[in-house]
Amino acid sequence: MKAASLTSLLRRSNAASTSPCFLRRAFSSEAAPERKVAILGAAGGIGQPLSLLMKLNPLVSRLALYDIAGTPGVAADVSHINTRSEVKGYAAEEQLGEALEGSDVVIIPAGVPRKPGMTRDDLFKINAGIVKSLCEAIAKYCPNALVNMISNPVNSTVPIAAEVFKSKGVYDERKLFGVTTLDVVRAKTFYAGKAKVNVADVNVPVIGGHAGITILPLFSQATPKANLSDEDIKALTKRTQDGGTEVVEAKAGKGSATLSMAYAGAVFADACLKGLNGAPDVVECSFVQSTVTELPFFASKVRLGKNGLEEVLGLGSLSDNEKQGLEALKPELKSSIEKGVAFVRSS
Ligand SMILES: NC(=O)C1=CN([C@@H]2O[C@H](COP(=O)(O)OP(=O)(O)OC[C@H]3O[C@@H](n4cnc5c(N)ncnc54)[C@H](O)[C@@H]3O)[C@@H](O)[C@H]2O)C=CC1
Ligand SMILES: O=C([O-])CC(=O)C(=O)O
Repeated sequence: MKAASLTSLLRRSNAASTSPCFLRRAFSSEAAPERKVAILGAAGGIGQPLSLLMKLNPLVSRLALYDIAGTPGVAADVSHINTRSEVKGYAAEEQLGEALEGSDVVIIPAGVPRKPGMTRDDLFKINAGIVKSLCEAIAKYCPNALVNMISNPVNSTVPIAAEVFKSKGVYDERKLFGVTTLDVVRAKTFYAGKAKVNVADVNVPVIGGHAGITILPLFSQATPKANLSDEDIKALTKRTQDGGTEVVEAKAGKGSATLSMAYAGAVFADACLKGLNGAPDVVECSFVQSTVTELPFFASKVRLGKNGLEEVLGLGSLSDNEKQGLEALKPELKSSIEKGVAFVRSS
């Protein structure tokens, strides 16, 4: 596939929230401002295809690829692609500061993935420490960057990042995002298949968090409308909640979703860049600091703008099953958030 057709694919994925007139301007590299994006964990299963997709994004002018292993090869490879951004690889911890300095957006897919039989929470032991040390570096070298947290368990790693930034006096809730876009990508795909509608036209908000039942797709708000039975909606909900596990089991010990996650991460980072550049009506779902429920962090639709998070949008009206799902997810989400907070406060 030619680079041009992949970038047009990224373009189309966001077309719902942007006017065609804006798109013509935003995707002309001459008009786009300088933007640096850093990827931490760039040589991993997600990191590599995500690096490729961000290299294809004309809104990026500098791309910093950081990993503790394997970065030189990935950076050399990606750097040969004839698109706008200048690519640099950073391989050792002492180079992390340079990788981060001047970044507008930092994407974090660093950490271990699941194997069959594990929950996302089982990754906490290893990934909490990785995320904490990376966020300490972000606080030091690019405290104003938008942070896109991919590393699991997202329900805990986002609170970890918030606590680290608070402890360093640089926390700004408008700059921290848990990436839940893959849940939306899955909900759209599964809904389009069942409703037999064009997937490019589909919108489905997904709220809550990013693990099991904390993932709550709102199919009652899905568009275009379709006359699906309660049984169909239940099955779609379960498949969306178990989407990660479906991939983990299919990969049979060789990791979790990487390609679809790279796509989802690229879509969300692109939305962040569009918002920073002043595009109107950039709306995505994300796990952010929130007051839409009693929980301090929650995923819902958010509006992105020049300062990052401009507005956390409400949940809209929920079906009875969705209302039950919302109440059911709260205890697990609450304890995952508290676990992340406690990890930083006790260390
Ligand atoms: N938010 C979401 O929807 C999703 C999140 N994930 C999560 O993303 C994470 C990464 O998954 P994969 O890429 O498949 O794993 P992977 O093991 O293939 O890659 C992880 C990369 O992180 C690097 N790394 C480890 N410690 C690091 C550090 N301190 N600094 C920089 N890099 C470091 C490793 O060297 C490796 O290259 C996992 O925690 C996984 O659960 C995966 C899919 C979806
Ligand atoms: O399931 C996993 O471990 C990876 C993940 O978060 C996803 O694919 O949604």
